[in-house]
Amino acid sequence: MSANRKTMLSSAIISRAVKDSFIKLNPVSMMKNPVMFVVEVGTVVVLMMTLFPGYFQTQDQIGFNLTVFFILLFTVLFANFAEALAEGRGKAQADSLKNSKKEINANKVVGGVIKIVPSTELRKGDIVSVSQGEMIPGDGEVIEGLASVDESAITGESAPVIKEAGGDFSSVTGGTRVVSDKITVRITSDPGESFIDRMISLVEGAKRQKTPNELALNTLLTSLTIIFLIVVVTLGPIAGYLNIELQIPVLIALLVCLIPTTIGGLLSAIGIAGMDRVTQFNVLAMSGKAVEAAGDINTMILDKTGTITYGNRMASEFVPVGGEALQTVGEWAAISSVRDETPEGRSVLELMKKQSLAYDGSVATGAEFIEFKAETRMSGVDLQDGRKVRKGAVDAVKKWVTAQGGNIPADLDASSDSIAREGGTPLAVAMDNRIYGLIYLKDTVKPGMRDRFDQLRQMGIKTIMCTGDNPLTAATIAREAGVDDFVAESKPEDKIALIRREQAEGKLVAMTGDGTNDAPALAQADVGLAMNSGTIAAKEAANMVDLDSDPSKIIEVVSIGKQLLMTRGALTTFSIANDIAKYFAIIPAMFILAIPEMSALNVMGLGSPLSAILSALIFNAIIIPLLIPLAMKGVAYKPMSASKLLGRNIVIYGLGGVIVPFIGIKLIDLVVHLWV
Ligand SMILES: Nc1ncnc2c1ncn2[C@@H]1O[C@H](COP(=O)(O)OP(=O)(O)OP(=O)(O)O)[C@@H](O)[C@H]1O
Ligand SMILES: [K+]
Ligand SMILES: [Mg+2]
Repeated sequence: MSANRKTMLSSAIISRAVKDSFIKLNPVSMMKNPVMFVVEVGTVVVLMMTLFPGYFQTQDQIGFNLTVFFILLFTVLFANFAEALAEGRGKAQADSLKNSKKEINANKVVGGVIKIVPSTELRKGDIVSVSQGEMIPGDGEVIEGLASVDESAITGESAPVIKEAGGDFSSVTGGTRVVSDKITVRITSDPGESFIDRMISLVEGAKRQKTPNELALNTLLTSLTIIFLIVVVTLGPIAGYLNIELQIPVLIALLVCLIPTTIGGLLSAIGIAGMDRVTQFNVLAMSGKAVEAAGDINTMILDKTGTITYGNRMASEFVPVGGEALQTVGEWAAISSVRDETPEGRSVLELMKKQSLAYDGSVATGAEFIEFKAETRMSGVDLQDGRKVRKGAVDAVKKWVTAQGGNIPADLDASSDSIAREGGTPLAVAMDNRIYGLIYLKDTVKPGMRDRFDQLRQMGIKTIMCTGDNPLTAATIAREAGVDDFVAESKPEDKIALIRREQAEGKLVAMTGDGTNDAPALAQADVGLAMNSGTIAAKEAANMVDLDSDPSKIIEVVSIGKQLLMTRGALTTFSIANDIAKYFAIIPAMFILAIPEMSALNVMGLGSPLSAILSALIFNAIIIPLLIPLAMKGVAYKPMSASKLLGRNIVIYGLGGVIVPFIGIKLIDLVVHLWV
């Protein structure tokens, strides 16, 4: 993880947050938070009464009013500070990303010649050439060549990654650097819409939208505020009718103590900090909704190649069947691959070289290229003389050969099964109605998967691997990686169908994938996590991108999602419980102020009515900054049943929320009473 992504709470972030707390006093932005907006209006009213006492006939209260004004002002500022601090780290990251977005020169290929243009002038569809040492001028797809690319500017990972034409490793990101070789890239994004642009607006929180959960809670808090507003506003006339005179600043103090200012002040900070924690894990979440959904995930569907495995499947062996010669298998395998730009296809030609096998490429001149498709699971060429050559998934090639009246060699299944049982992918090689042999494609499971899937199981999440590969290979990889279940030979639509089926059972589904064939499923899932190594289509369809291309990162996102929901719940409970306690400090004080004979109401034994009101108000203000660390870090999450967690949190935050203010207000009163 890079230093810029791990920006700690530096003094620069804190001082910027202090400044922003004042800027956020602007009523237009305050109005988005109705609870704190009411406090701000109250602050202004008390300020007016302090500045123009004659007008309000409250001459004798100036000192008290001024104090109330300052406490209220700080209440609003503390809430703003919480939000500004939560935004701070993202803003700092956005700044450092903006630095890596400097305008550079691009080698645009126009009619076969290279023209130097500024990167900002590149549009979708433009072709550029990028050589060793140069920065890739925009997001795009490699259409020719292979290069190792340093992506540390966005991923923070210093080891270079291989990018190549065709297949699932062809997408490149603007702002990353080619460290060796040369590639030709087709630009896929217009200025302002690049991955880095999206990343900047994400970490900056420029387009942050409230999640459905947050909106619901906000409605509840606003309703509570309106109810208390009505109660307090009608309290004045009722008291007046009983010949009790209640001061307006006292009523405002009462109102502020009763409305849920603690959670109102911390609510958006909790959401922003949750998103920020996801980013700290090098996962980019496009919305807070996705993070919260992750907290409730029941089923997780994973793609195999490129997600659970590295996905750099390489041909490692030719296996003849039906008594064919190794040379013949190699020849047809090579001819089927001459125009296959996928890594699998090119690795076949490399294996030919490695094994010093020769083939006559001119056989394929003028041939029609049959591109690999997830639907057909085959690729190859139709030769000019009418012969058709194919390689592909064994069952697909068997069907293709049988349809042409061919026979299946007796030893084919045994050979392909033995490759599959080792976790390899067998590709059958055929010409017209005859199968010549197999290509052994090797892939490796990413390390540490088993432990991580065990963790998911403990969280109550079921893992299903869903792959286009054959059942035997799938079973081997599934066993090696430790997933709960698997589905083999699935086409893109099967992946979607599986997700829909789970969703129909009322489950929330997460999907991780990297390929273009995963894109529809990534879009259908409640949480779609794309590997950064994957295709542009996958990254655009998903609502999260893992910059480290580690599918098990979903564990962190799930924990953060759960933590986010729990933190919000815990602080809401705490806030409302708090307000109930304040009620006992401030209501008696108000009445004692009006009718001194009622001093028996002073159950908390507070110094004086005025000091009781001020103490409650001070407590109400300082509880906000005191809870900022909890709001930012989130309450501790340990995997345990939801009902047990709920019970535990109600005890801690509900009971604590009632007890803490009694102690706090009493202590503050001991000090405040020295003056009033
Ligand atoms: N270039 C290719 N030419 C011919 N057949 C291929 C080629 N690449 C893959 N195949 C075959 O097609 C099958 C399906 O490929 P697809 O890309 O849909 O899924 P996958 O990569 O095997 O699995 P996953 O969905 O887990 O990424 C592969 O298992 C393999 O048998
Ligand atoms: K309050
Ligand atoms: Mg894949």
